[in-house]
Amino acid sequence: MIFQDSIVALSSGRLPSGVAVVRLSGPATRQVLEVICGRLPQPRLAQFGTFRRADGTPLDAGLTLFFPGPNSFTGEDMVEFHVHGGRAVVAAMLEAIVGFDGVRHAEPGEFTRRAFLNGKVDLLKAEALADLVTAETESQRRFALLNSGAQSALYTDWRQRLIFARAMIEAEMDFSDEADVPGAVGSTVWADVQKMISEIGAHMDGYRQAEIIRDGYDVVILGAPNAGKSSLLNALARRDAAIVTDEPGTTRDLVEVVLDLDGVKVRLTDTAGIREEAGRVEQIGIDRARDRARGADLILHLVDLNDPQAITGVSTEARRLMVGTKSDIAPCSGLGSTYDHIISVTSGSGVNELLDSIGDYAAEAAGNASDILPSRQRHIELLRKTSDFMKAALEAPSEAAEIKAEYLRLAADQLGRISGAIDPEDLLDVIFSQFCIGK
Ligand SMILES: Nc1nc2c(ncn2[C@@H]2O[C@H](COP(=O)(O)OP(=O)(O)OP(=O)(O)O)[C@@H](O)[C@H]2O)c(=O)[nH]1
Ligand SMILES: [K+]
Ligand SMILES: [Mg+2]
Repeated sequence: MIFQDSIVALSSGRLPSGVAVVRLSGPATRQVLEVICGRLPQPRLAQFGTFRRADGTPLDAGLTLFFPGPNSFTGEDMVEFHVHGGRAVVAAMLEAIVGFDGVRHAEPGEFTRRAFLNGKVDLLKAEALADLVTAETESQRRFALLNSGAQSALYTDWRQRLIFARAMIEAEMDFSDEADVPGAVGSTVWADVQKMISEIGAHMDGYRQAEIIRDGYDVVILGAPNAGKSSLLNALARRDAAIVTDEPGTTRDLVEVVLDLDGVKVRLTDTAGIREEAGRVEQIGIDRARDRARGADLILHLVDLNDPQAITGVSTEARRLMVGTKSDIAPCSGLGSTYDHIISVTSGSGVNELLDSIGDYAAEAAGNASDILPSRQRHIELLRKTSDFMKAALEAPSEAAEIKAEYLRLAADQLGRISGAIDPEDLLDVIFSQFCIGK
């Protein structure tokens, strides 16, 4: 695909920085290079020199990397200017480049969008690149890196098997008059379709795991007023994120902190203490606490050992850890099996053990780093359709071979939509607008 306009952006991070990378892609690249560098640099070799405006005044000095199309990220002529990462330097460089005919600032994700439209990456790879750029934890990084190829390969394999299955069914239809075509072809094909349905099902089950890697393992602290919930949140976050006082009912809103536990993102939420006779504002906080518990992965249920009180109205399928608090002033020890953990935020006793437990559960939920997972809701929706069409193909009566073949075609098309091989247009804006500028 040939674009008329060229796009430029700062592709490296926040300024000021040691070095900043300004990226330009499109048909104006060569002309811009001839003016700014004085000549066309050798392809793919870093070249040092002075950057100049059209009137000869210097802008900066630095490295140039020229990638002639189609062997570039976007498939177009591209250049990277490595300039000093000062705000004024970058601003002057961008202004000089945008001054050329046909050059404009890039939209978010526009480089990757061009790469996709030029067949350099499929949509899955583009999404994985976006995930890699935004990865904050080790597990997010590994997940994005793995997904950039493995997910595509998995869907391509299923799609090819579906296309093959359909070809076999159609061939069988064509030769069905001839007596010596064995029905065995059909039965192997349908056995494979059945097998793929379970493979797709198992793959879709991994979505929760992908969500945990991306959005974090969701831990909610619950308990009666004054159980020590906010104190624990602050201790685990190592900062005063929530207000602590000796007054019951201090916390009303949800207070969330994000932790990185051994490379897994964990979201920890403090809530209002749950009790029956609450005032109006406090009651809203309590409703929020109960709501929040519903979607959690893990509940830390805190109970003041000196004043144990039940909490009501919490319904959740989450794993629950019973945590006895304020052990430093508790009258007795040896509390039996009521509690999974006994802690004191004041003395620090038991807090690290609790944190280790949370980390273990989070790591377990985030799963194996080598699992290939669906990474977007969009993938799940299309995989579900794929599987539904496959089931319809299986269930159609065997006399209706044409209908069965058509369902297989529809199933293969749904898989093609995930990678963007089929009908990508309506998705592009949604997908690429989530990227950052310069990517
Ligand atoms: N001795 C002792 N006091 C604690 C400990 N943890 C919390 N406290 C005290 O208990 C009181 C209540 O603590 P918070 O952390 O505000 O309790 P909370 O559960 O968030 O209370 P609400 O937000 O009102 O529901 C404060 O005075 C804390 O200093 C502890 O481990 N030992
Ligand atoms: K309190
Ligand atoms: Mg509190």
